Amino acid sequence: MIAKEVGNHVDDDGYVPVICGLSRCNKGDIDAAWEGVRYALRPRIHTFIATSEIHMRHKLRKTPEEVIQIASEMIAYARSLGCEDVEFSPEDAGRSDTEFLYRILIEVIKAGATTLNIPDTVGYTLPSEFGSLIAKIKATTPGAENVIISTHCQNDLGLATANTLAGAYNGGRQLEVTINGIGERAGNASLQEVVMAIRCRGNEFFGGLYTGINLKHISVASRMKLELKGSTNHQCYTQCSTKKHLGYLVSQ
Ligand SMILES: CC(=O)SCCNC(=O)CCNC(=O)[C@H](O)C(C)(C)COP(=O)(O)OP(=O)(O)OC[C@H]1O[C@@H](n2cnc3c(N)ncnc32)[C@H](O)[C@@H]1OP(=O)(O)O
Repeated sequence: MIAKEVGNHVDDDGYVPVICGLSRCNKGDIDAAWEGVRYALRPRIHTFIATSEIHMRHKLRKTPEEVIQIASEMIAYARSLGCEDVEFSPEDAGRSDTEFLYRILIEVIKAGATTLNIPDTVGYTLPSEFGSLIAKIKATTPGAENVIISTHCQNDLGLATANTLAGAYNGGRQLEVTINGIGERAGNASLQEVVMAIRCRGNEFFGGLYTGINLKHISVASRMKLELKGSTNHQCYTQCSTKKHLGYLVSQ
């Protein structure tokens, strides 16, 4: 319904929203995601698999070579369904070995990925570190000049907005954020903080970067989210609910 209704809406200025389905790197998830988004004018499949040593060993129980193979094959599979817009996330990139990260990113670009999303899945990196990672991926990954580099930052250390802005400063051109910073554990980067930082300092520090977000809608969206979901507790280490803590363990 979202794909058919929202995904077929053309704004007065011609803008059409991308409708995206998230899936693990397996055929069943990708098929389900495609079925969900295929009726949109601009459908996208976003597929992810973990690349940090701790996740590959203990969660996936797969070798790095197997992970590269699975990611490449599943991106090619998503493209083979007719989806021309495929996003790939190396989950837990913030704690991944950078040489391995570059290798898998090269392979997924070859397989047909069009957006490379770099998640700091457990909110571990510092802004200088995350910014430098984005800059290096952009500068040294063959094929990166033809794809969009994206950021996805969690707020466990209270740095999600700072890391997202560091990513934008270093060439990230898709910034994954959430209204009011809602998200697992301490949340994700906050849409309003990131949008306003770019709005206020974009000319000085981001080479004229802008977002295209209509600022009038931010308060309405924020209030709507509060009404539907209630307030969000962003104090990860001191006030996590059991559910959030469980989520933290799953991600770890
Ligand atoms: C931007 C981002 O980073 S978004 C990503 C956020 N991360 C998530 O949402 C993680 C979601 N995934 C999970 O939590 C777990 O995989 C679950 C809960 C869905 C499934 O857990 P379980 O049922 O315990 O399955 P388990 O973890 O044992 O994995 C089952 C199989 O799927 C594989 N698998 C797990 N994750 C992935 C993945 N992302 N891609 C491909 N295969 C995967 C495992 O390696 C395992 O393979 P095997 O059958 O060959 O051994």
